[in-house]
Order: sequence, then C-alpha cells, then structure tokens
Amino acid sequence: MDTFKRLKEFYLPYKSYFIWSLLALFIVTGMTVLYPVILGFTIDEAIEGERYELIPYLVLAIVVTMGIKGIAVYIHQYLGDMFGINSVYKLRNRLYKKLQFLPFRYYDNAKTGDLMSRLTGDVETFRFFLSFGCAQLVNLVLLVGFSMAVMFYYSVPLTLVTMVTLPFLAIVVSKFDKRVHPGFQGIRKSLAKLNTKVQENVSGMHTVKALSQEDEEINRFSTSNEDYRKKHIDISKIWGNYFPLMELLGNLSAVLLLAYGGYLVIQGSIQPGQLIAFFSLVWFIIGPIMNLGFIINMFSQSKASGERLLEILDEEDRHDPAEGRTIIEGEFVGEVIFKDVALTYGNKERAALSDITFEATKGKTIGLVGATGSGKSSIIQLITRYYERNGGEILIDGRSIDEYSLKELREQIGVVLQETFLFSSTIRDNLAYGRPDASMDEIIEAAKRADAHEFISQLPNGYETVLGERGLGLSGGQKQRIAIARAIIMDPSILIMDDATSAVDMQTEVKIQEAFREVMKGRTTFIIAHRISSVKQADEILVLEDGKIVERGSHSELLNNENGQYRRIYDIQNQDQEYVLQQA
Ligand SMILES: Nc1ncnc2c1ncn2[C@@H]1O[C@H](COP(=O)(O)OP(=O)(O)OP(=O)(O)O)[C@@H](O)[C@H]1O
Repeated sequence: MDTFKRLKEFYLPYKSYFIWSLLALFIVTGMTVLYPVILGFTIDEAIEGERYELIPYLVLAIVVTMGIKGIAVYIHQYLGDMFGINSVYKLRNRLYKKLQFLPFRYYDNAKTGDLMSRLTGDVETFRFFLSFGCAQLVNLVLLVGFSMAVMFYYSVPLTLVTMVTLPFLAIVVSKFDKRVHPGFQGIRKSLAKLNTKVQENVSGMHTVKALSQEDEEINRFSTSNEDYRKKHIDISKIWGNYFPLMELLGNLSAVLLLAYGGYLVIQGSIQPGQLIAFFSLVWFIIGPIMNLGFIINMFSQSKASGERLLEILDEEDRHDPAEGRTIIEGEFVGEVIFKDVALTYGNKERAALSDITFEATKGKTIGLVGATGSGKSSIIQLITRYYERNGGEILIDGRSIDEYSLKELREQIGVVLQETFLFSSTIRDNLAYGRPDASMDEIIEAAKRADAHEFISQLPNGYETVLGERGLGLSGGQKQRIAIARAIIMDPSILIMDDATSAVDMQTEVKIQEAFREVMKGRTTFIIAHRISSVKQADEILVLEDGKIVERGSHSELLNNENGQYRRIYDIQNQDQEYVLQQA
C-alpha cells in the first residue's frame, strides 16, 4: 500500500469524484440484489398466491429498479473515469516536468523505450486501476455482502450448503492468480522489449541500412515477437486450465442449491420464488469470486506501475541552489575564467579534466583542439553546467558560476553541437526554439548570417516547411546551419561551437565564422574543432591531452613549437591536403 500512499498527492485532490462514484456503486449493488428479490416475490405472491393485481406494480418496480440502476451505473462510471483521468493528468504532467529537470547524468544511462513505456503504459495501468479496478474491489465486497445478507435472511441452511464449494473455488482462484500474475508480468516485459526494439530500429534506421542489417533486424524482431506471442499463448493455456475448473465449481454450487433448495421447497421450508431469487443471488457471489484473480492482478500490476513511476519521481533533481535568482543586470559579456578546474564523471576513476586554467576575456575566441576523448567537450559541459566540476573555480563575468541560476546562465549561452537535433515542427519553430518571441525579421536575419536563408527559401513552404522527426529531409550541413541560426537568434553572450561546422564545406565555414565574429563582437566564443582551419583565427588555442592543457597560444605561436602537439596535428592535416591536391 506504500506505493499508493506515496502517490496520494495525485489522486487525493479528486477524492470527491471517487466518493460519489462509490455511493453510486452502492446504489447499483442495492438495485442488482433487489432485482431477484422482486422476482422471487412475483413468483411467490403474485403467481403462486394468485394475487395477479400485483403484477403491474411489480413490473413497475422492476422498471424503476432498472432505471435507477442505469442512472447509478452511468454516474458511477463517469465519476470513476473522472477520478482516474484527472489524477493521471496531474501525474503525467509532473513526470514530464521531472524529466525536464533531471540532471544529464540520469540520461547517460536512461533508455528511451523504457521511459516512454513508463510515461504511457505504466501511467495508463495506474489510471485503469483508479478508474475501474479500485471500484471493482469495493463492488466485489458490496455485492458479496449484500447477496449473502439476503440469502441468510431467506434460509441459513440453504446458504451454508450453497457456500460449500466456495472455499475450493477460492483456492483455485488463488492458484490461478499465482500462475497468471507472473504471466502478465512476463507479457509486460516482453512488450517493453518489443517496443524498445521498434523504437531503436526506427531511430537507428540509417545505421541499419548502412550496415545492411535489415534481415538481421527482421530476425531479431521476430525473436522478440515470438517471445511476446509465446507469453500470450502461455496465458491462454493457464486460462484454459483453470477456467473450466472454476466454472465447474460454480456450477456445482448451483446444482447443490437446486438439489437442496428443491428439497426445502418440497418440504415447504422455503417458497419456490425464494429459491429462484437464491439462484440469481448465488451468481452474484460466484461471479465476483471468479473475478477476484483479475482484480488482484490489476491491483498488483498497478502497484508495479506505481513503483516504476515513483522511481522517476524519486530521482534526484538537478542541483540548482540559485534557482529563481536574477543577478545579471546591464552589460554582460560572458567572460569565462577557469582556475585549476577538475572533473571526474560519475563513478569513473580517471579524471576527464584536471588543472584546467584559462581566461576567455571580453571579446575573445578560444579554440579547443586535441584528440578524441581528450576533454574538449567536457570543458563545455562545465561552462553550461550540464555537469558539475569536482574542483577548482569557474568565474563568469567575475562571479562564481554557482551564483547564477541554471536558467539565467544557459540563457546567455548559445551552443551548437555536432549532432543537431531538430524537432518535428516547422523550420521557423526550430529556429525560434530558444527564443519563441523572436520576430520573423530576426529569424530571417539570423538565417542569412548562418547561410541558411537561401536553401530555406527554396523549400516548398519556406520557413513554414514541416521537418520530419530529427530533421530528416535536410542534409547534415543544412541541419547544422539551422542550429547555428538558432544560436544567433538567442543573441548569446557566450557562444560555443562543439565541432559545429564539421558538416559544412570550408567555404561555408569561413562565411559562418565571419558572421559569428560580427555577432560575437565584445563577447566570448569557444570553438571546438578537429580541423585546424576552424580554430586558426582564435585568439588563444588550448591543446588538450588526457584532460590536461598541454599547449596554449595563438595559431602562429603554436606552429613555432616544432615538437608540439599542435604542430604535429597541423602537419598531418597539411600533408593530407597536399596529398589530396596531388591526387586531384
Ligand atoms: N557523460 C559522460 N559520462 C562519463 N564519461 C564521459 C562522459 N562524457 C565524456 N566522458 C569521458 O570523458 C573523457 C573526455 O571526453 P570528452 O567528450 O570531453 O572528449 P572530447 O575531447 O570532446 O572528444 P571528441 O573529440 O571525441 O568529442 C572521455 O574519456 C569520455 O569517455
């Protein structure tokens, strides 16, 4: 029950729906039990007693009973649904909000398919229990309670005889539940696997095709699909084995009732109409008991789902003690100073960065070069505070980076990554993503600077062209230019280009960099690049190796160091170029 208790903030505000729905259910159960009572009375009094004048009143009573029941069912279902729907609406919103503010390290290990299934499947299971399962449980208790009360009222011995098979039925039901529950869990897991397979396949379709893995992917899918099919068949077999047994026990109860009840009628202890009423009432007990397995199963499934949702809600939020604070007033140039900064990711033993010291003063452009894994992007992760440093100090415009709220800090930083993510919406929306209030003129101006205006104008719907998921339909270079324009629109004080121009040709790169120089006058720019030509113009270039700065200086200064790493990279790239030119 702890899971439900911990999720109470989501459903308790709507408890009045639940209470009214239960009251309506109370009426439904009362009317359901009343029906056989009227039937019994009709047989005993109106037919056997030959008081035919009662019949119109009894018909009216049945019509009224059914009418009240109909209205009560409607109210019960409607309010039950309102209870579930509103509760999970709040829960879904909270989960989504949580996902927005979870730290980056959470996403390092998170699986998209798993998160998707939690936010949809698990939330839905929880809703179903709130809307339906919970009331079913109460319904069961009410129906069994009401029916038994009437039956005991009619005849205690007949009730006891009829109940003889019930303990056996309860044992079969509990055995059934024990077998069917893991079966359902297996189905859920298998479905989650199937979903992940499909999601990864669609997301990685380029890789699948590039490596000609279509047939293997089909085989892998078939394996998962086969597993899913098998799990369903297993459940059917359990059903097939237990359901007839449950039916048999239920019917045995009815046979006992007819045999002993018939005997009592012959003896004159009970009326025939009472026996018929009994016959209906006993199914109101047997039916719910047979359903008990399902209801228990629904309960345990929703408990499991609730736990999976709580796992997300319990995750530690990103740490932002300065949240809500605004400290930037007037001019902000985005000067970045690192003093002996160190970073070690999560549980890793090796430091990704150590002793990083540099000053990116007003208007400076800093270039970062070094081999893969040398720590270039990690420096950026610290400036944007996607990750927190483990040592040293970072100052932005003279203040410790910790003094800024994450929102305020990130509003000042424009980041263009190598991998551009574009949302499946219009180009215009994608461009204005960081500043939705940007005017069309500003958007076009930024696109022109990023050399994107021309190709956007040539698209059938121009800026209103809707992109496919992940921007499919555009070339890598086009996507990058959109990302660059997106950063320009943000009018950032600090601009970061993490290998951002690798997908555009050198000519375009020069154009974009010139445009940036114009935009970033008096502000700070970081350029991470593998191509020396991309950082040549930087005021200072930092050369990284194993998380440390091994060389620093301007392009010409670094070239003068004949044995330096920078010179070595330069020579290799130059040789490549000469080789290419010779081959041409
Ligand atoms: N999120 C992360 N969690 C754990 N380790 C990480 C994470 N990001 C990077 N690392 C590790 O930190 C080190 C530095 O990585 P970083 O991405 O900064 O290198 P880089 O110089 O930018 O490389 P590249 O040129 O390939 O982008 C690497 O050893 C990498 O495996």
